[in-house]
Amino acid sequence: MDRLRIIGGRRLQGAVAVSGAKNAALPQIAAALISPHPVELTNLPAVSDVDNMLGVAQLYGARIERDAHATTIDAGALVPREVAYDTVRRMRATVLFLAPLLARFGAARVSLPGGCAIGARPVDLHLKALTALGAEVAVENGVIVASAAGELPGGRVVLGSPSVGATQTAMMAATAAAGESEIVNAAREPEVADLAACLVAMGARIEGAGTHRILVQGRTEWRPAKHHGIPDRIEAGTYAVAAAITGGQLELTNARMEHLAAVIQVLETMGASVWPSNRGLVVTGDGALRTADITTEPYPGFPTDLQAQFMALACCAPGTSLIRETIFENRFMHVPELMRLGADITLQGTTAAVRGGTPLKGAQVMATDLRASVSLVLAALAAEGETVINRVYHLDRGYEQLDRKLAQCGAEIERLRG
Ligand SMILES: CC(=O)N[C@H]1[C@@H](OP(=O)(O)OP(=O)(O)OC[C@H]2O[C@@H](n3ccc(=O)[nH]c3=O)[C@H](O)[C@@H]2O)O[C@H](CO)[C@@H](O)[C@@H]1O
Ligand SMILES: C=C(OP(=O)(O)O)C(=O)O
Repeated sequence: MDRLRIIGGRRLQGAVAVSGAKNAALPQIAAALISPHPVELTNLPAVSDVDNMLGVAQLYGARIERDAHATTIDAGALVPREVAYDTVRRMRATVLFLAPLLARFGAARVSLPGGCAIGARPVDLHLKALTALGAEVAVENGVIVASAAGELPGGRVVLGSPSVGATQTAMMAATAAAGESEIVNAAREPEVADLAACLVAMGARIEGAGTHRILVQGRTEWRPAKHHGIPDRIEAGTYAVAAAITGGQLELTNARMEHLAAVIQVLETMGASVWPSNRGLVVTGDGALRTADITTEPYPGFPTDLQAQFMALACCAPGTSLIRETIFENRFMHVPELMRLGADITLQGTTAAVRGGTPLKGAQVMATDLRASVSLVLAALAAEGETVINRVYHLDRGYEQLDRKLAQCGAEIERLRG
């Protein structure tokens, strides 16, 4: 298993190219299976989650062609099979194949995705959404079984909470329904709007994606499509913390300010400066960090996927920062590992009190999930001496060439193979 060795204390300086968003790419790969025509996706990040999602699409019979620039998914000859649990359990996003398969075949069987380190992550809202659109849904021996007698009629989906994945499931299923559908209390994340843009390019009629209320006209006439995915706002936010925590300056090319408003507000509260550039945005840290109180919320609030990274930053800000996690019940796996580096953190329920300002010191630490792992990388960049991070495969799920991008800006970082 690969490890990362980091010598902390280097000021980062330079430009980082932000890759395409993993969380936009995964639903779009699933969505390509709705249509019998080819879908060309560009700006897919080169990360293992994307490889695995494409692998599952292939198991369903999709033909995939990839070059350095584009990935074309041709689901013309899709087969209605069930993919083995062992293949789908590792990735939560595989549940997003359910709606496209149901739309395509009128029936689908998809294994429940596994729980993971950050919480139980049930899929009840996905199933309720499909039921509201007229599907019969049951869970049998760990497999979701969905079917429709003929066409799905469509209908009104009222989400109890604005789940990103359930909004995407509802939107995809509704494109193939007979009538008009409405999704109320929809998630407003940019990745939902980007999935809608991809589906619209494929022929769908969707209005309101990115707002609380989405309208979808059914009976889509699918056509060949091309779609360029949005940049990864979580990767951008991660490198913004890298600049702030090392007192450096990074230009984040491709990053979009409008996707990062809540994040930029916290960065500025903590003492970093952020301004737009021709190619994206620039983040500068002057070394004098301040505390912040952060609460994770659905978009446009502060994203849970940046909570761990900002906790690393708070460890370096003298005083007490309070960090409250409201999206996932168990997303504090990074806390004990940050404490190995000398961080002073107390956890009480869903709130972490971080008393920052005592210099961090390098140590051996363990990556536990994607964002927890990257928070350790950020803390290691600021720590005195050497940190070795074990189980780096978690990072490879969602960060394209993290070690190379950081090294190019002056980080002393090395991947130890094996
Ligand atoms: C591939 C992808 O895009 N992943 C992102 C997506 O995950 P994902 O789409 O899984 O996240 P959701 O928005 O669905 O989950 C939010 C909350 O709702 C709960 N829930 C969700 C569905 C459901 O049927 N029942 C239920 O109770 C979850 O357990 C969680 O507590 O949005 C999350 C919240 O921004 C991000 O952290 C993930 O990185
Ligand atoms: C939790 C994440 O991803 P997933 O939903 O794919 O597990 C993430 O990207 O931080």
